[in-house]
Amino acid sequence: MPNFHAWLDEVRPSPYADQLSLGFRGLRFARALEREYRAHLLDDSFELKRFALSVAMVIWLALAVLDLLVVPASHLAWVLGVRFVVLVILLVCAALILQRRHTHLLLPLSMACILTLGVGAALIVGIVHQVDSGYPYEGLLLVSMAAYFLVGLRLSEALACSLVVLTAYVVAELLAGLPAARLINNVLFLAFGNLTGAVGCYLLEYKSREHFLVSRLMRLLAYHDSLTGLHNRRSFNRQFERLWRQAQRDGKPLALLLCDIDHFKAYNDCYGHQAGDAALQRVGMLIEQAARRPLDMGVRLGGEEFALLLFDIAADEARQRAEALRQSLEAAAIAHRGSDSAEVLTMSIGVACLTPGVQAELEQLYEQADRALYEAKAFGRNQVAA
Ligand SMILES: Nc1nc2c(ncn2[C@@H]2O[C@H](COP(=O)(O)OP(=O)(O)OP(=O)(O)O)[C@@H](O)[C@H]2O)c(=O)[nH]1
Repeated sequence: MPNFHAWLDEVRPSPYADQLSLGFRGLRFARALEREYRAHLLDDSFELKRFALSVAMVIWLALAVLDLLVVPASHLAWVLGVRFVVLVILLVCAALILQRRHTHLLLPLSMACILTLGVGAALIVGIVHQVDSGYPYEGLLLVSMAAYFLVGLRLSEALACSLVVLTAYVVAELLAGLPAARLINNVLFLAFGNLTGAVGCYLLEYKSREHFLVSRLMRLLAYHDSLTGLHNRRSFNRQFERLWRQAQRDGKPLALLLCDIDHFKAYNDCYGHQAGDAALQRVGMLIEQAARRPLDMGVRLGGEEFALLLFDIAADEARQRAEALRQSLEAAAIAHRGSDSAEVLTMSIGVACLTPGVQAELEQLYEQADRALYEAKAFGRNQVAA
């Protein structure tokens, strides 16, 4: 993956970038990321599972019709009996999978389908080979290919299923008394087929993991500010509306703190743009620390403008949080000789708090906070207005 290394160094550290740098030749991520990937895979492969189930049932029924033509009458009832039992198990699994209610069962159910088909097919081959060794056994490879490519299994899971199917086949042939030379020939054919499938599955899973990491990283980059790591305006707009709807549903208030660094142009002029960037990063950290509850959101709206969105908070407490934030920047004591409101870097904060309802619109919250910020600036900066 050398093409990624060129730009990974330029993005902020994130678990996705870290994993891309580390590599994953063993098809395994760090623990938390692995959990996230597996959940994503289950979700992503749902349509594939649906398609695979339909195809499997059609093929299974078509083969049952063929059996009527090629299986000797003495063994037909057994063969059709196995086909029927497998079909019933498939139908039960399909019903549970398609309900999509029991997410934690999706993987075991998919593996159960593969194993049922594989062991059932092995059993049928063993039964017919007792009287006719020419009955095709190659269909077992179709089951393995489905495990590798059609049900969204990871390589280790597909390999485990295919090994069980191969073992079931060997046992069935031994019971049927297939000559050793034929058995070795057949097992080698199935093993090489499996090897081909496993290599393809490895490459596909590798690409799927790479795509997962890159797309998550892209999403992260698209919604975060590269200098401070805070959410950016795009992310804010999305979350603002989402939280507003949730607040509306729950009847909870939402508070918006609009923060603007005072005399930042003068700071840049006095200390240079790089020092300005470092100061913005410091402010970003303070905002991040202030957004401490899960639904809180720290944002860099652009330039030296930041926002803090707080869910389910009373107006008084929102004002206190704003005051604490203002004080935290003052306490950071970043010298600012170009400011005429303090000797250190400071910020002004406008606070608005609203419970969504018929009378209250989302734009109102932003407008109120913006008006309050304007007042904080007009009344001398380095203060909170509500
Ligand atoms: N270093 C640095 N400066 C930035 C960045 N983005 C915007 N700025 C600067 O921030 C300054 C904002 O200046 P103004 O909008 O005039 O605001 P101000 O000087 O803080 O004045 P008041 O807000 O009225 O106190 C401009 O000089 C921008 O160049 C950035 O990413 N890095």
